[in-house]
Amino acid sequence: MSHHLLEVKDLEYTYPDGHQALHGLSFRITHGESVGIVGANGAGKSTLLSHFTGILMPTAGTVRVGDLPVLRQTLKQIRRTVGMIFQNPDDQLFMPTVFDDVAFGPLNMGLPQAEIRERVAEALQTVGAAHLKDRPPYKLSGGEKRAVAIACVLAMTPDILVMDEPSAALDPLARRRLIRLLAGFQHTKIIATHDLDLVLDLCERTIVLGEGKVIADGPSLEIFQNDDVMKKGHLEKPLRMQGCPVCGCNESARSAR
Ligand SMILES: Nc1ncnc2c1ncn2[C@@H]1O[C@H](COP(=O)(O)OP(=O)(O)OP(=O)(O)O)[C@@H](O)[C@H]1O
Repeated sequence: MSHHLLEVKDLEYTYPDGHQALHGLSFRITHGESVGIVGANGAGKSTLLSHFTGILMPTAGTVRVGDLPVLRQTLKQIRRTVGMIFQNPDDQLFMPTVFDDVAFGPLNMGLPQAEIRERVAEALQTVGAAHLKDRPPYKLSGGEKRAVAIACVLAMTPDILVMDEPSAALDPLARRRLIRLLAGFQHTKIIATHDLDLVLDLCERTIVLGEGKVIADGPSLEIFQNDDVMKKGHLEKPLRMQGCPVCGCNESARSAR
């Protein structure tokens, strides 16, 4: 299962305008782990995630997926293993119909037509979007677009699922549905988000970023209970760990455990 491993070593990244966004990050995510990447605006979450599929290449340090370093020469293999769901679904949807968008990846993998149709149907079914298959993606609602963007990645059957702000712009019901869907994905999940309640639901481990560095890395509940780390990361506890505004009791925090 080595292809499910992701290792980041001394990673530094400086944007072309000279802004250094990542300052020597190191961690290792192993098979089947579910990891939340959290931190204030500008902490470096999206920059970090962009290195997992080689959208950005390190200025220094390395990123490895299993036995493969992320390099231009290995991108094809890396992108079969790591599926990335972008912050904005519009970055992922560009074909005339939902079917074509979800079929795009499997088609590029050179799969036979029958298998492509099967994968598309299954992925759309999984995200509850089978009824959208003939619709043009640009006419869908934000939540529908997000579901289709997830289906595009699932159709590639990745071993590692990487998501940037998956719950942004979702109504409460769609957010709940997304959490249920992601909970059912058995492989490795890496989720960058400001939604710490979602992290509590899905991720046993959390990495806190601050100014392009790892501030903390450990069990999610321990991190969220650590006032020093939360303050340093400019974070607020998940809603259900905050005391009741009426009587101050912390019943929901206990049920989070
Ligand atoms: N294209 C770019 N050129 C120069 N600097 C950039 C670029 N994109 C991001 N940055 C800077 O890099 C730093 C990290 O940005 P990044 O988008 O990774 O943060 P983030 O944690 O994902 O933030 P958010 O929570 O707001 O999405 C920020 O200081 C940001 O201003």
